[in-house]
Amino acid sequence: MGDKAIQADSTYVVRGVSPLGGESADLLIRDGAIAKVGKVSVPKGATVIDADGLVALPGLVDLHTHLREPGREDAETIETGSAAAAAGGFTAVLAMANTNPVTDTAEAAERVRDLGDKVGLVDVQPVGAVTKGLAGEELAELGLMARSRAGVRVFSDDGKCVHDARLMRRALEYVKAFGGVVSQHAQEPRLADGQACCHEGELSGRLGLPGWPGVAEEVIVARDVMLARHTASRVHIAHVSTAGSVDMIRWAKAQGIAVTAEVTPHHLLLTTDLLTGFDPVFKVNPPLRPAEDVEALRTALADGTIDAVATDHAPHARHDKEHAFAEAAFGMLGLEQALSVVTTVMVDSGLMAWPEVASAMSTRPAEIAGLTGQGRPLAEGEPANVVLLDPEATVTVNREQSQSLSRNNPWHGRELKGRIHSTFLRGRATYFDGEVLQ
Ligand SMILES: NC(=O)N[C@@H](CC(=O)O)C(=O)O
Ligand SMILES: [Zn+2]
Ligand SMILES: [Zn+2]
Repeated sequence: MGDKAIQADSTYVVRGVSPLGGESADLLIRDGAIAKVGKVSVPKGATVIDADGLVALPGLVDLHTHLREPGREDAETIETGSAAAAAGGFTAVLAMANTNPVTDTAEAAERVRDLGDKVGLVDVQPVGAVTKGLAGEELAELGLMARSRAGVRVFSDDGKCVHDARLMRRALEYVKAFGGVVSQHAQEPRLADGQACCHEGELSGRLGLPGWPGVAEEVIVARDVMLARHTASRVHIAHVSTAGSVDMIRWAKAQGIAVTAEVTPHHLLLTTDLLTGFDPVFKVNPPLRPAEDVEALRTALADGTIDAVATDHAPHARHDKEHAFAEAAFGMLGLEQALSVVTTVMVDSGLMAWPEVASAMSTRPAEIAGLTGQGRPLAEGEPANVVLLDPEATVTVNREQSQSLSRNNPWHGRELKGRIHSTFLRGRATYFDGEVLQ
């Protein structure tokens, strides 16, 4: 690296990097593709990146991002959310449908996708709503969204549970026709209503906060894996938070049921006792759980029962988040620290090796979402979607140093292992050494 700022568009020689944590090699990135892996002689005009000690992973794919545009551009926009994603090592994000208006038509989905393309920092793939307006009453235009230019494959009412079993069944039957998947926010509203905001237990009683029991998630997971079996269709469980859900998913997979699941970085590390300070930054749906659940989630991610890490990046403006705990909005930021949290919790602890991280944060999410150009191996001829990470560097998270428009960062002040060095989207540097390259 020279003192000169890096060019976004160049031919790159990534010198002495460790692909998936393996033996060091050079990567030649040219014309959007990985042109060579091995010993590379520097072509004329190429930019050389000294990557000694860095790990290369395929660009990360987030199955669960809230970008807030359209409707809440005071909290995040497609542009700022894309920048946060690039800074976090992502090359694709699935943009959740709970915007205003809701992404429940082909036109709305195409608009999100087009705005993402215009920004060009990550592939922004819209998630389509399962029901019109997320109202849980009538199926949205699933087929039209699937056949549109946006090519929607993932459908979710996230933020809300598709709690009507008959609608869920219909949705599963419908998406099967085009290889789609329904991503379920598992929350039985009769067991955990909109006020429920703290894991139900001794602590919720002591703090006087409405309880959100694990069983409210587990009954929906149990129901939906049976519906997936009955319809022979695919269900995906968003933000799994309990050991009981893990047991159900493990059982369902053993039966050959087409269920996949994701866990968030925060559910892998943070526990419910953080709520004793009543800091609304820790208010999230589903809520933070006790250590036993966290332990079960780590084990399930390591053994593949949980397929993917997904951020559930949920930016909120100050005036929605900075309230008394019970009134504050649900959700926390996730894109910029996800890989560092996984490095800290899963890799440094010896629970996972880099190839498994590549699977959980890139390959599997790309497969689940049907994104064919993402989550590819770091091999010759593949699109150059790459993240370089310094696994030994320690970062102290500062919420003010964020690409996001919002500041509800639960990692603020924490030391995490693993620093993103750079991100490449089809050969173009989107993030390099602390800078997003627009
Ligand atoms: N996770 C959250 O607490 N909030 C999400 C909605 C959701 O993921 O359920 C949001 O949109 O803010
Ligand atoms: Zn949700
Ligand atoms: Zn969400």
